[in-house]
Amino acid sequence: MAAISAGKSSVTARAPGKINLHFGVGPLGDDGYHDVASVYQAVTLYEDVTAAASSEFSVTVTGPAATPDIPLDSSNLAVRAARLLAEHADVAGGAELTVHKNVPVAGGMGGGSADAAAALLACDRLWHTNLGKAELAELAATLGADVPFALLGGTAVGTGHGDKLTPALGRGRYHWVLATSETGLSTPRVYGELDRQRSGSGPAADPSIPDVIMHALRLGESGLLAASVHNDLQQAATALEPRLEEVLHVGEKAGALAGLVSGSGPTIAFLVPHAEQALDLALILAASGAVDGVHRVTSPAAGARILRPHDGHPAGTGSSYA
Ligand SMILES: C[C@](O)(CO)[C@H](O)COP(=O)(O)OP(=O)(O)OC[C@H]1O[C@@H](n2ccc(N)nc2=O)[C@H](O)[C@@H]1O
Ligand SMILES: Nc1ncnc2c1ncn2[C@@H]1O[C@H](COP(=O)(O)OP(=O)(O)OP(=O)(O)O)[C@@H](O)[C@H]1O
Repeated sequence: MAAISAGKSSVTARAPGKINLHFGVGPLGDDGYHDVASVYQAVTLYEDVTAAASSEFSVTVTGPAATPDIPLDSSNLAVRAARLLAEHADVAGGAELTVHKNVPVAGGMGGGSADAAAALLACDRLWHTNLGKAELAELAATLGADVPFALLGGTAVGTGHGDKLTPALGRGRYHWVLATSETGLSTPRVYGELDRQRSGSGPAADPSIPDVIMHALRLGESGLLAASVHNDLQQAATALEPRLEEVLHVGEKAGALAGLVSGSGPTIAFLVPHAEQALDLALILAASGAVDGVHRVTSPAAGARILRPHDGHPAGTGSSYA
């Protein structure tokens, strides 16, 4: 068993939030999960997790998106990730984790998943367990469907529960305005609402990725991408949170190329052609009173990476997971 010497050494890792450019949901399986077909894209809204050597596991949550709802016990996704790695790699000791949150909690952007991915990577470096990409991805999948993508980043197709990933080639940088809500939506509740809406209409079709969206990504053409985005969970999310319809209406009226509920919502991602339109739209949405917050982001963003190794290398020179 590798022993950890308690001290001040620490590692910071960063992982991105995501949006689903296409999200197809198939039938509910016996394991309580749906078969999905997802086109993930990471966005430039990040979670930073610092892991410091300690004999115990603990977590503190800071940053603009921190809320009192986030559990600080062993159910916190960053703690679950660190404990899982320690168990898997036979590490004695723990980690003092600090999560700096920018991704809205229960916002459909995989914020908790990004915390888990960043915690895995930070602890892997802190403890010198040196798991390879494939082994880290396997651990990630046991923590949640979105966790492997938070490690990988960029653009990827996800099948199975969303955890079986194939990186996708594409060009272009996309500009988005994210309209956020202070009240989150529970992911299982949104899937449950979709099942309820579908009940009586026979078994759901197997989900697939339409060619048109992969074509749009290969061309890097935002107009074509706007015409191709789709989320099967959108109707369920708007049924549970009807004011999302109003937000979509405000954004589309203000000239967004497309408006899309992100994952299980309630965050709405608006695609715009350029950075200037993003600023205009952000101002209009903020002034509308229909949203609680706005963020301007671009995509795709890098996957989980080390920002600050504990061996004294300066920030920004960290290695990337992908
Ligand atoms: C909505 C998305 O964010 C889109 O990327 C994901 O599908 C959800 O990913 P996640 O939050 O990492 O999901 P998990 O933490 O693994 O699962 C939470 C719950 O969501 C539901 N769930 C999740 C993934 C999936 N393919 N089918 C499901 O039905 C299940 O009820 C599950 O118990
Ligand atoms: N580190 C964490 N950060 C945020 N929430 C956490 C964390 N650990 C556990 N949770 C719990 O997980 C729930 C979902 O959090 P999260 O912010 O990941 O939602 P989400 O972005 O909608 O998820 P997804 O898009 O992956 O479905 C929260 O309501 C909270 O109770």
